[in-house]
This record gives sequence, C-alpha cells and structure tokens, in this order.
Amino acid sequence: MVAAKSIPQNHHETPAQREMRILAEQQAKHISDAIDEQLRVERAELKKNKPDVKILLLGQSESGKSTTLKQFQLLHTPAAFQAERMAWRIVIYLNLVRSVRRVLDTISAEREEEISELSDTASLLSDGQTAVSSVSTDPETRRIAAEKYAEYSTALAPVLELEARLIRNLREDDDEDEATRLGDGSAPGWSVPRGEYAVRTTSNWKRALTLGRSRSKRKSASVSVPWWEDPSDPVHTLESCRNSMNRLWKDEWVRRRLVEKRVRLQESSGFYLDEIERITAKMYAPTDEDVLKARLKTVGVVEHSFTINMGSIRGNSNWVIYDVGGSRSQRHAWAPFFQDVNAIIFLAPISAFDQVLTEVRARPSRLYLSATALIPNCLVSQDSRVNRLEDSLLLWRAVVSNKLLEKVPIVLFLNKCDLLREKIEAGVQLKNHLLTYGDRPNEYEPVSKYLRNKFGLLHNQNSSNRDRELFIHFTAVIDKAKTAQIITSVREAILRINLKTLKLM
Ligand SMILES: Nc1nc2c(ncn2[C@@H]2O[C@H](COP(=O)(O)OP(=O)(O)OP(=O)(O)O)[C@@H](O)[C@H]2O)c(=O)[nH]1
Ligand SMILES: [Mg+2]
Repeated sequence: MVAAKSIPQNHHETPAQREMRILAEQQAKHISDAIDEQLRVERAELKKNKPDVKILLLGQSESGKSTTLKQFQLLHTPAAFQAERMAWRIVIYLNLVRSVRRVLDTISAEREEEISELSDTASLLSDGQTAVSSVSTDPETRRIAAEKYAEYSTALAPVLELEARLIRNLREDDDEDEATRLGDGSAPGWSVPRGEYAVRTTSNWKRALTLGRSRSKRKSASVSVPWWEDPSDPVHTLESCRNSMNRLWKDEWVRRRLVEKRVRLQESSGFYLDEIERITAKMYAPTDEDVLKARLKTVGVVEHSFTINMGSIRGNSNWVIYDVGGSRSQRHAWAPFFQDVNAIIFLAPISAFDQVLTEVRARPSRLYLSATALIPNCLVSQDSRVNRLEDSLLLWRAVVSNKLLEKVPIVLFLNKCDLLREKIEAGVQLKNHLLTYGDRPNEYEPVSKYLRNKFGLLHNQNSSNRDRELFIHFTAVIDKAKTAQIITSVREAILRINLKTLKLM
C-alpha cells in the first residue's frame, strides 16, 4: 500500500547502494503487509455487525465536517487512514496550484472586479478601514501590476496548466464521467475555472491513487515504477517551478496587493504556500497534518464505519458516521438521514463572521427571508451575498427546531477557533459584522463566549425539547491532539446516552 513498494534496480549501483535498496524494499513491504493485515481485521470486524450508533455530521460548506471525519478515522481506523495517505497528495497539489492561481488572479488588473466578487474572505462592511477601490486608476500602479502579472504568469504557466492534469488524475479511475466537478454543482459553469474541486463520493479516486505507482505506466507496462520516477508525475512540474512559486509568495509588492484586496489566503482552505519546499519535494509523502488540512469539497454522502471496543463486559460498539455536503445545493440530501440518527455533530466555523458564502450569488430563499426575521439584529448583507456566520446560525436554528430530530442529542463544534483567535488579534472587529456585539471588548475570550451564548440561546428558544442533551465544544479540528481528546469525550457521552435510551426501550 505504501509508495516505496517497488524501487527500481539501477544497473550502475554499488554493492552498498544495492544493499540499501533491498533494505528499503524490505522495510516498505513490511509496512505495507502490516497495513494490509490491519485493514483486513478492521473490515472483517465491521462486516460482522450492524451499526449500534449512527452519527450525522452537519454544517455549512467548509465548516470542517470531512476534517472531523478524518479525525475519527485517525483514531478508530488508523490503517485505513494510513492506506489513503498517498491519495491525498494529488489533492494537496491541487490546493497549492489553486492558491497560486488566486494570487495571480489578485494581481491581475483585468480580473480585479471578478476577484472582489468571488473572494471568500470579502468583508460585508469595512472594518473601519478605508474601502479600497476595486480597480486601480493610478497609471503607475497599473503599469507595475501589468509587468508583475506578465512576469509571474509566464514563469508559472506550467503550474496553471497542471491543474487540468491533476483533476484528470482524480477522475481517471472513475466510472462516471462527471465525478470531478468544479464549482458548486448547482449552477453549471458559474465559477469555472476558479471554483472548488469536488469528487463525488461514489468515485474511486482514493483507491486509484493509494497504490502510489506511476499512473501512466500502471495500465500498460509490466515494469512498475514508483511515482517519483515517472517523468509525467505532477511533482516534476511543481519541483521545476518551486523557485517561481516561492518568489511570487515572498514578493512584498504581491503581499501588499493581497492586503489591499483583502485576500487573506492564509486562512483559506488548503493553504500550503508557506510550505512550498516540503510539498514540492520529489518524494513528498503527506503528513497527518497535511491530510487534515487538504480541502476537497464533498458532493454526496460519505459513510464511515468503525468499531469501538468497550471492554470485556460491554463488548464492541459499531458506529457509522455520515458526512454530507454542506453547500446549499447539497442540503436537500440531509433529510433522509434524520430518520434514525442517534446523534448529530453540528459544525459552525465561528471565525467566518466577516466572510460570505462563495456559493451561488442567488436571491435569498424564502427560508432565509423568514428565518432572518427570527434572528434579531443579526447582520443581513445589503446585497444578495450571505454572511457565513448568519448562514450557520440559520442552519443551526433549522436543525434544532426540526421535529424529527427532537430527541436526538446534539454536539456543537464551534470550529476554526485557531483562525478566530488570529483574526481577532489582527484587529478585525466583530461589532462591524454582528451589530449586537456592541462595545464589548474585541478579544478572543469575550468574543468566543458571546458566540457560544448566541448558539445556546437559539437552541433554547427554538428546540421543542428542553431536555435534549446539548454539548458545546470550542474546536480547531485540524489540531490532531486536542481534537482526539474532544472526540473521546463526545464518544463517551454518546455511548452513555445510547445505553440509557436502550434501557428505557
Ligand atoms: N485552520 C483551520 N482550518 C480548518 C479547521 N477545520 C477545518 N479546516 C479546514 O477547512 C477546510 C474545509 O474543511 P472540510 O472538512 O473540507 O469542510 P466540509 O464541512 O466537509 O465542507 P463541504 O464538504 O463543502 O461540506 C479544509 O481545508 C480543512 O482543513 C479548523 O478548525 N481550523
Ligand atoms: Mg466535506
């Protein structure tokens, strides 16, 4: 299962090199066999039993649902996580290429107006700063912008061209034609080519890329080469453009442009520009943290099963977690799962109070118009763009007031707390986006507490079941150690409630 399964023989190698190669091959085989065996045990265990606990992950797009699922996988089916590690390499490359494209788009004068519309970090109100005009009229600035854009777009053309190839890599082994989509999926063509990458959950992409072999030769040749030896592997293009990418990202003029345009790439999903050297290295293998950071939008529903050993007396407990797509066009798929779910984990990214949904710039739906009236003083944008925090609050209200879910315990993850802290410390004012915050101190503790109370209050006002168990956690689900602790406590709470329910039945 690992990348170094087969290291080709070099006919000019010295005896010492030969010995090293054989040793590396033996070690790789050993690891691979151990993973295969653990996988076999994990799968056999799951086949034996039907699920005792069903968990549904809910929340808007980019709230962290799939990342939470990865954390469950890391804890409970580590072999499966390990086996899929190499498949994420292509997604990480795609994320890196997308960041490069976004920087280039931002410095391109022609694209300025489009960027301000598509930017997912666009503020709804000025933070007390002077609003920057979207198109610069200063001829000198325009001249420099044109020169910089020409220089970087030429140097980085191979990286931009790579995007299509990487997408093909993800969809190559898929039976269905449109497994890999750009954009939201609900409005064909709206954001191509700068939309998000999504792979339908029925796709075989992980299995296909897990083998870690050269994709071009795998189908035809009998000789197997590791991917880093395959000249057509994307890593070579990235490696050859590494210096240009570094130069672009470290260019002070470019950085100033990003600040002026309020493009905060550091807080956007799948950000790897600070680690270009490591990510573009020839034999790069994604770390756990890299996989947790990788962004691939969910289209459809992902089901993940695992077994928890609760000791000799209580035996095993079989769990299934459903991870759904959170964008507006995907939410219709949630309802069928409400029927017999045992617990919900709802994710609300509270750092997103100054961001808008990147999804279709559509007219607000009827649900939105009526629900907005029910959340007094929550900021409503003047145009049709929807504030992300507002969207989370409305979704939360819809979930807690849903009759089918009346008896279902809910775990609320107030997520992306790391980004919230950074944003507050950078001086972004909550009161400019949430009027009710008023003159309270713009510091992490009071801000996070205020947001927690807002979600808690909405639950109390809208849930018809006052006795429902509600657990609220501040999370940063890309943090492996802290999230492991939280998941363990969530797991215990759900097991306790489930046992109580079973006894009452
Ligand atoms: N810094 C930071 N990034 C996070 C956190 N949680 C998730 N992310 C990142 O945010 C991005 C989006 O997370 P996903 O888990 O893909 O979001 P999702 O809710 O599954 O989104 P959809 O599939 O579109 O519904 C990923 O790149 C994650 O690594 C967090 O707490 N802090
Ligand atoms: Mg997802």
